Amino acid sequence: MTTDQFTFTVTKTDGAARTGEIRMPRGVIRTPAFMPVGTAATVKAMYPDQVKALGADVVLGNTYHLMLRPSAERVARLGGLHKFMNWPYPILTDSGGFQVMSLSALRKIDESGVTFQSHIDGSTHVMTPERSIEIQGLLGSDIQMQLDECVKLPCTEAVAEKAMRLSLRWAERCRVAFGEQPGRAMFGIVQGGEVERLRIESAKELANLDLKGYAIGGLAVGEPQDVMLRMIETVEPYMPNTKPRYLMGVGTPDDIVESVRRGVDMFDCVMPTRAGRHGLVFTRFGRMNLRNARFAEDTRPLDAESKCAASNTYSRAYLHHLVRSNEILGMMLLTWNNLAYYQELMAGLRKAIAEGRLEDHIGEVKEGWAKGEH
Ligand SMILES: N#Cc1ccc(CCNc2nc3cc4nc(N)[nH]c(=O)c4cc3[nH]2)cc1
Repeated sequence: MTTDQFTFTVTKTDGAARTGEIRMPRGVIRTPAFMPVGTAATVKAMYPDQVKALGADVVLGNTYHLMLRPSAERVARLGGLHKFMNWPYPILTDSGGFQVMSLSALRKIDESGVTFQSHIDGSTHVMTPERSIEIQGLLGSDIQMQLDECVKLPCTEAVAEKAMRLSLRWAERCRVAFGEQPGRAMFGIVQGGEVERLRIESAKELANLDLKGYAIGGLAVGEPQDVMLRMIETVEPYMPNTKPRYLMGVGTPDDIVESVRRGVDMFDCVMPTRAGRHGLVFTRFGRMNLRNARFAEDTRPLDAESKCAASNTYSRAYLHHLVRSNEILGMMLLTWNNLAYYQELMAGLRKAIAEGRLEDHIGEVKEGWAKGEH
């Protein structure tokens, strides 16, 4: 009897929130987990061992970017994505559909897949569910996302229904194409726009496919936070509670806290890394824009009590100078601070759930943000 090499165990619950562990050959993912985004085989401005040292157990890669450059076949010839980027731990890859719709020019979507032009050189590419899974397999991805259609919000019910049903048919095609890859998983993606009955049908149909995990897609596409949270509340009861739930593209610290509260286990977002490169920092005291002149002679570090050197060593005045001067070190230090804060946030949430005090902890975290400048 082969032991399953990809398992998820819920270790503690506190209301709808849970702690858990996803175990696979390349390592363990402690949930709730935040996945730093490593789109083009790098978490921008970070060394891989720095990302690991911050507590990240898994990073996200993008099929869309890597298929265009350097190509999945080249990454495979070079030993796979883990070896290529020197990240031997778990990697989750998005399937490419969302990136096509948000990045590429001329594109056409039909039953067979998505045809699009590369945003890099204008070359034409066809992405079918089968090709997306093939690319993710060539990359050596540990958690492969189905190809799906994510509609822009707001949209009509008819548009949301058409995309949700297409995504369900693509989920089945991805499941067949994925086949048996011991130690790896393929996750389905719940769609349905803002239409509760569509969201529920999508979750139920995907649950019947008995996949290893399920994402909530089609959110963090410009809708207000209350709409996003209502969609999570709508689908959560229909998502198998023994499988990981992954909310794609989310989000701010507040989005993450409110979603963990509602039973989400995994997150990814470019926010901490992209914002860091633009001078925006996340701390226990809320966010600060270090371009602001008020920091020009502020001798305090970002957070003296943080374990992260970027947060506890450099003065805000110096960081302000680096940002204003558009210095590379500024991008490095603020990215480092932000990812450290996001991982500290996740570790705090995991601890609070394990101790059965999530609500109190959330109150303390939000009080810190509200207090702002200390
Ligand atoms: N800074 C910054 C910043 C930039 C963009 C965003 C929104 C990201 N939202 C988002 N990513 C997604 C990826 C997705 N991938 C797939 N395959 N399907 C989705 O429905 C999907 C939905 C998403 N929603 C959030 C923060």
